[in-house]
Amino acid sequence: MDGVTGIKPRTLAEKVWDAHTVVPGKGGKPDLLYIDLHLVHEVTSPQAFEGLRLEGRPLRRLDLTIATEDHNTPTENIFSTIADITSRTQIETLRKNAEEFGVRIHSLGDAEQGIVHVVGPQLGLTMPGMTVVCGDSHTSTHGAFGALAFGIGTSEVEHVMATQTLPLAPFKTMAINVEGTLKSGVTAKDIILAVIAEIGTGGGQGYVLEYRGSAIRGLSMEGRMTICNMSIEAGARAGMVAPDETTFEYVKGRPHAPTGEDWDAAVDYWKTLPTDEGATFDREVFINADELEPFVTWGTNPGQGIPLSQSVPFPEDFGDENEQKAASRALDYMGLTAGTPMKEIPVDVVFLGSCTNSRIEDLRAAADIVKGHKVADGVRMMVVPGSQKVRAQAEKEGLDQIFKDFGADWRFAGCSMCLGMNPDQLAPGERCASTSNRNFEGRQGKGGRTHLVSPLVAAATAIRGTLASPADL
Ligand SMILES: CC(C)[C@H](C(=O)O)[C@@H](O)C(=O)O
Ligand code: SF4
Repeated sequence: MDGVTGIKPRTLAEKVWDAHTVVPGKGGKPDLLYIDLHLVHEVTSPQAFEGLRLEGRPLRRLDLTIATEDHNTPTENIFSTIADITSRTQIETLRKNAEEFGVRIHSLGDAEQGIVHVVGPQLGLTMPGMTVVCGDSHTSTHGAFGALAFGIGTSEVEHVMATQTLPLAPFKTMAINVEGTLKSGVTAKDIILAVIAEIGTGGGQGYVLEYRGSAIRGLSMEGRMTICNMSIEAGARAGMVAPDETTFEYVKGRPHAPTGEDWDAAVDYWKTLPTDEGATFDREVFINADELEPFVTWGTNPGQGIPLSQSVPFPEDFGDENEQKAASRALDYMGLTAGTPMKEIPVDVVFLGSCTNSRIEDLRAAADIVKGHKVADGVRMMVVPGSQKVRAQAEKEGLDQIFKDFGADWRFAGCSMCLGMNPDQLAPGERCASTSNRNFEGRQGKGGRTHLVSPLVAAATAIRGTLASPADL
């Protein structure tokens, strides 16, 4: 308790949680939380709509629900019939459901279509202090605004559609303090890969992470979204950054942002959200930003990452027997020999895209590196904007031409090669430097091998043909 006010200091996550508790859970039961924004896509919504239909229930808050097509969409020839039957059915089903229930939808070809986690913030639908859910694990992205944003399962999607609430079990809090200044060429992606390498893919289990410290404050909203996006790869329930002037600046003037007096009132409220002095976290982690280097994964989970300047690790370097086994399995799948310098690994494909790194800032950063160069012989590069809005903006700035002159493929918006649910896939054995968030076996296509990297490393790698950072050019 604070001796003066008598109010217990709270963290950002606790404040947002408390402000949304409709019915507190008694005796360890979950609290019932109000949900401010429900994002919907084609993969996890069909059974939820079907459930409503069977019970004859309407969707309760159409004004807080928005759908977009992203996972199963092709990124070229977008006006042709989708060849794959499963993908086509998913898209058609979402369209039919949206029409029947009256849900706002941004379909392929629409100026606002794109990856669900790019579209929400872009429209100003994602705002500080909100609760945001979607049947998608990377909903954590929206935490960058100081929102409490969770991925949910299909039965929970139905619950939110029917009631606009969700029962949620209590969480623990973890502060990830990143202090210092990033060196040139080191980005938000490198911070989060370093964090996951440090705490492990299960390290965040049961926690809501709050990213704090001078290095986080110094990031743009795009960078903060990249970091929060991958909270789930550390096993966390959500990741958040406290709202500040950078946040307000980003939200201001967007289609759904409040205006006039409402804006002033909103900002006044948002300013009360940052974690109180004296509030305690269940766990604290400290990362020195001054020492960070470009990071890259060598294995088959996002925690198997190292600085790009290092070599492929030896399984026996790991203390724990399970980790040793996991490392040798990963090396086997990845077709890598321990001791090989990471920078000597040649790639077949470079993928610049996904909800982790497909916003305008990512495209600008990569274009700046590849400008005036040619893609390395034998390397295929795909540039996939996160939304049609990002694509249009990039075209306005001439970035598309830079990528095309470089020899890259310039595509329409969607999840694309982030996961093998659409035509953009790796062939078996192909190796890819990818700006996405998951390097699981087969994630980008059966037998495909993924190295997670930042947009800067992706661009430099496309020029050199081997994993590289801009400093290596
Ligand atoms: C398809 C969807 C449910 C899935 C997720 O939840 O994250 C996808 O977006 C992913 O990135 O693997
Ligand atoms: S871009 Fe990748 S991580 Fe993001 S929602 Fe799509 S499939 Fe999931």
